[in-house]
Amino acid sequence: MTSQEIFEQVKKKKSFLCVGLDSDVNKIPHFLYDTSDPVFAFNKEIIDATHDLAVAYKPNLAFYESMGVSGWNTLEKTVNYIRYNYPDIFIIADAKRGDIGNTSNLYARAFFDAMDFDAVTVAPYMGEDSVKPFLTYVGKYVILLALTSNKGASDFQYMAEDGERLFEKVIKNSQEWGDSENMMYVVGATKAEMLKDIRKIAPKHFLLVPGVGAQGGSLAEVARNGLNSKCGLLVNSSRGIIFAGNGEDFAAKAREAAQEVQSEMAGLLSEANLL
Ligand SMILES: O=C(O)c1cc(=O)[nH]c(=O)n1[C@@H]1O[C@H](COP(=O)(O)O)[C@@H](O)[C@H]1O
Repeated sequence: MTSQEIFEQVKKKKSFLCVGLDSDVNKIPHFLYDTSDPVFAFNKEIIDATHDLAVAYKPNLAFYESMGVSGWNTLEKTVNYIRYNYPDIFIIADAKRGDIGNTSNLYARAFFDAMDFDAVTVAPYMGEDSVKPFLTYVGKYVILLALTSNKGASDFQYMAEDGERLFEKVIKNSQEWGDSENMMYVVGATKAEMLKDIRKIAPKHFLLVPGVGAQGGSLAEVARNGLNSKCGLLVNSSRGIIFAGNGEDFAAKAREAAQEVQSEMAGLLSEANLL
């Protein structure tokens, strides 16, 4: 998928929402336990209820891997369900991978060949040869962790040398490996004040911004500091949407929560003259 195709979807839906499918089997409504694949049944209803409000879905691998083989099966069914029914939607494997070259090669194959994801989150710590294997797939994206939303982000990511912080170095140096058609960066919504600086060094790239909703980041601040001329933002909310309700009407509640975010996004896009 090209960045222009993502932007077309943003304009059509007036949204840059990514719904995080952090579908914790212990948190989904218990009546779904009667079905053969409860997490898939949950995901399917959430997707059907939100697909016109979201431009991307992001299953977080931990919630699937923790269920063993059946979790992988659920993940694959979820990706295929989105791809077949809603082909415009961008699908992110939140896997936070990265290893020596030959291993990264096989991680790339797992997410881009064996499964049909559009993007995978990758940790930059092991450097260029650990990231490059993911960049050889045309139309697919590496989403490199730059400035994360969690408290521990301050342990390493702000460390500075010659006035340049580590997350800035990650963004600058990695632009020699790929471009805005195969790389994006993660920037936490809880670090929204940094987005202005980040836009100076990555004006064109899409940024995946998790941390609104349950983690308390401000969508308005993210948008005002981070939108570029082709939107350039995918803002993720997981628990705040998928667990908005826990009864028979959980999907309708998720839709209401997504609608609330989408209508704020529509206002922010129009304020930025992007619609
Ligand atoms: O890579 C990510 O998506 C990610 C990076 C980051 O810095 N912070 C962060 O919260 N995430 C992910 O984004 C999702 C946030 O979920 P909620 O806090 O429930 O909206 C989780 O799947 C996290 O793993």
